[in-house]
Amino acid sequence: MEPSLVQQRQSLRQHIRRLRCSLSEPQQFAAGQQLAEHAILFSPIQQAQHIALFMSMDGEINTRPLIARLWHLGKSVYLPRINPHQPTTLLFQRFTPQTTLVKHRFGMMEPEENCDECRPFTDLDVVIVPLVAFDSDGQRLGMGGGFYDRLLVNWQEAGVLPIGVAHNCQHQDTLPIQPWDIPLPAVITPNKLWQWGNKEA
Ligand SMILES: Nc1nc2c(c(=O)[nH]1)N(C=O)[C@@H](CNc1ccc(C(=O)N[C@@H](CCC(=O)O)C(=O)O)cc1)CN2
Ligand SMILES: Nc1ncnc2c1ncn2[C@@H]1O[C@H](COP(=O)(O)OP(=O)(O)OP(=O)(O)O)[C@@H](O)[C@H]1O
Repeated sequence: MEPSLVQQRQSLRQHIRRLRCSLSEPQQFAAGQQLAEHAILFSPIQQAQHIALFMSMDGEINTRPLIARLWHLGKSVYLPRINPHQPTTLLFQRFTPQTTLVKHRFGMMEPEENCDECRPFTDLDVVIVPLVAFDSDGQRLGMGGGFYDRLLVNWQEAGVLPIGVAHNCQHQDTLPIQPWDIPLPAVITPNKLWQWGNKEA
């Protein structure tokens, strides 16, 4: 019998999480640097002031070099926190060199809670989106929490541009998708800028 869609997505997640974790230290380092160099030349990022990123874990492409460049350019950077009062949703909290980070039980580093520093999603300009896999149509598979699919439901109306970031090895020709999956208008990898649909982006 054919594996179900849920099983296919789960085994693909496992496969690609292993692949990205198996990159060597020098490969990871170079990928993070190349990502930062490409990202700061992309005009929606150049024009943005309020940019959400995420702290990499589990072999995700290293976002630290990009964060450092954005700080240097005077941009305001935010990180996601799982909303403790509504744990299916994300909050975005300001991240500066002075921010204390704490480890969430899911493994990622989050800013220590300070709601005065939170910015509503609709007031962000760009959200850099983590992903496990993306395909040639801009479809994305995440860690399985549905956090970004829920967040990005109305990104066009909200005027927030989501941009995926990934290692080259996270690309697949086609992903098994579900009706709630939100495709991305752009993905940046160390050697390519992928763009779909909106020609202004
Ligand atoms: N770096 C980073 N931060 C992020 C995300 C992400 O994908 N990457 N998220 C993107 O949504 C949100 C967190 N979502 C997550 C969803 C699942 C797991 C995870 O590892 N699940 C484990 C089981 C965890 C447990 O229950 O103990 C697993 O699947 O092995 C982690 C984060 C917000 N922050
Ligand atoms: N817009 C939505 N509203 C309500 N539930 C949703 C929505 N989008 C996804 N979900 C739920 O979230 C769960 C996980 O979804 P999915 O497997 O697509 O996550 P993912 O894309 O891998 O994760 P993420 O978006 O956090 O990176 C599913 O059970 C799905 O029903």
